[in-house]
Amino acid sequence: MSTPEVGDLRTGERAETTEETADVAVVGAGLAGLVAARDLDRAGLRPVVLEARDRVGGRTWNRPVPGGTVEAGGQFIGPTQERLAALADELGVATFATYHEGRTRVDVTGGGLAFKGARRVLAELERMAAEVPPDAPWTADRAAEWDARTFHGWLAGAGEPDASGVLRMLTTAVFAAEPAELSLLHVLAYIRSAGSVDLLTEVAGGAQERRFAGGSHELSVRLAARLGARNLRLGAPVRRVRQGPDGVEVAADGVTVRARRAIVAVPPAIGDRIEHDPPLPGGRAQLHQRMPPGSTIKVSCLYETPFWRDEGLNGGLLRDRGPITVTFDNSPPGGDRGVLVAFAQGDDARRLARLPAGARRAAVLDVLGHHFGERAARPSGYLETDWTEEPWTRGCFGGNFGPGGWTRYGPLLREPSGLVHWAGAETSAVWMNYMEGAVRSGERAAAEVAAALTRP
Ligand SMILES: Cc1cc2nc3c(=O)[nH]c(=O)nc-3n(C[C@H](O)[C@H](O)[C@H](O)COP(=O)(O)OP(=O)(O)OC[C@H]3O[C@@H](n4cnc5c(N)ncnc54)[C@H](O)[C@@H]3O)c2cc1C
Repeated sequence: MSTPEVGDLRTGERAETTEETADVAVVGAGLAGLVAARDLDRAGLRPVVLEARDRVGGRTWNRPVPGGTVEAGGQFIGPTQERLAALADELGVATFATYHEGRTRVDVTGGGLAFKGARRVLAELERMAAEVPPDAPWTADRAAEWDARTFHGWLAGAGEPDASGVLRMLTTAVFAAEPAELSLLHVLAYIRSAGSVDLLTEVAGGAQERRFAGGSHELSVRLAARLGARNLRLGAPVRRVRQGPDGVEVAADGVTVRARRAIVAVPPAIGDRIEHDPPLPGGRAQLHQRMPPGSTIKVSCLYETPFWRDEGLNGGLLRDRGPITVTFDNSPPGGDRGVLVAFAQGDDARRLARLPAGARRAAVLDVLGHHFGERAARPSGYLETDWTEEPWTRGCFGGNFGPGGWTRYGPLLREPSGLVHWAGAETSAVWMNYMEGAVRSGERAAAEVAAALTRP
């Protein structure tokens, strides 16, 4: 399948601004925006997608390394992620099982007892999460009480002090944020949105179960190829959305699109980099300031072979202190070379980011060498992606609500602002902040717009 060439599509560096008309201007060519565009096209409406970067895919990203690519962003798919699986089927992108045979390295204070304590706390969280309606967490009977507390505060009273290291590790692995940054209601809504704690945290039977052949980025590349160069502009950051009586005017660098509606499919925290005329309602504008993403540095280390497999290890590491707390075997299917992927998350990522590059690399490789042997400390390739440094993302995995966020701003997440509709993984009631959520949000926003524009 041919991919649109960046050179064909870039508009930002052109001296003159071109003008376009479309039925719908879509801002952002991540999975949400591209799926919205696919569905609009199917409904007989012409979309034009405006993307700030020189590439599609947003938080999914194949980065080149000698001899291939590695996945720098979202990559796993798991059970119940049905819309994402359907998209992969439709586009002919196969999946394969994450390598998970053998032992996971575990290094946590308190060992098995700490995990046992954590399991009791997680079971209690699941019981509470069952009371949270996934599409309206703010309507839970105890929403006000749960949204007034940090997850950290609740954990401190959960009666399992020895499990605090394990619980912090799991929290940063799922949210890329510290327990003190999250509202208790946010954690419960997240569990409900995914279905269970196991679905969020496990490899087999959970969100890390499978990977995409060629990387998840391939989904966006194929969606973009189908959409065609005429309907997609790269290097076109949207600066202003103006609403008038007859439609919207969406101004990006190098191109202005006049359309009947707009779908904005960018992470909420960078949503306020787009000027709106007339200004957005106060609540919506404040929502953009109240949904910060967490911090992650994702490191790929390349080896000639996945040598840890010969020692009965599956490449997984769970560790209750930084800089690296979680690793996976991220080798290509067949294992013709070895890749370990290591995550620094939350405050560990923030501390790591402040080190000079050499010290950062040494700190990461020290952990890998300690747990997977000397060879692991000498990779043939090494690639870091710090998502907080990405100007068109500024953190990951997705936006989180701190105390008060869900009850004050949750009802506004999917509410259109005049002719502007909102998509993106953060707006999904199901698998919020995951690729599944992004796909669902694109489908939902396109359906809203198609219903509005095709009404007799
Ligand atoms: C390191 C990492 C690991 C992850 N792991 C997983 C995983 O294993 N499984 C999973 O399901 N999910 C995972 N996720 C989350 C998943 O990648 C995201 O939820 C999903 O890709 C978000 O898609 P989206 O379309 O909503 O947003 P994005 O992908 O962020 O797309 C938004 C797009 O809008 C563009 N944009 C922003 N501002 C503007 C502007 N002003 N004008 C024009 N364009 C603009 C951006 O460049 C971007 O392309 C991970 C994410 C990261 C970063």
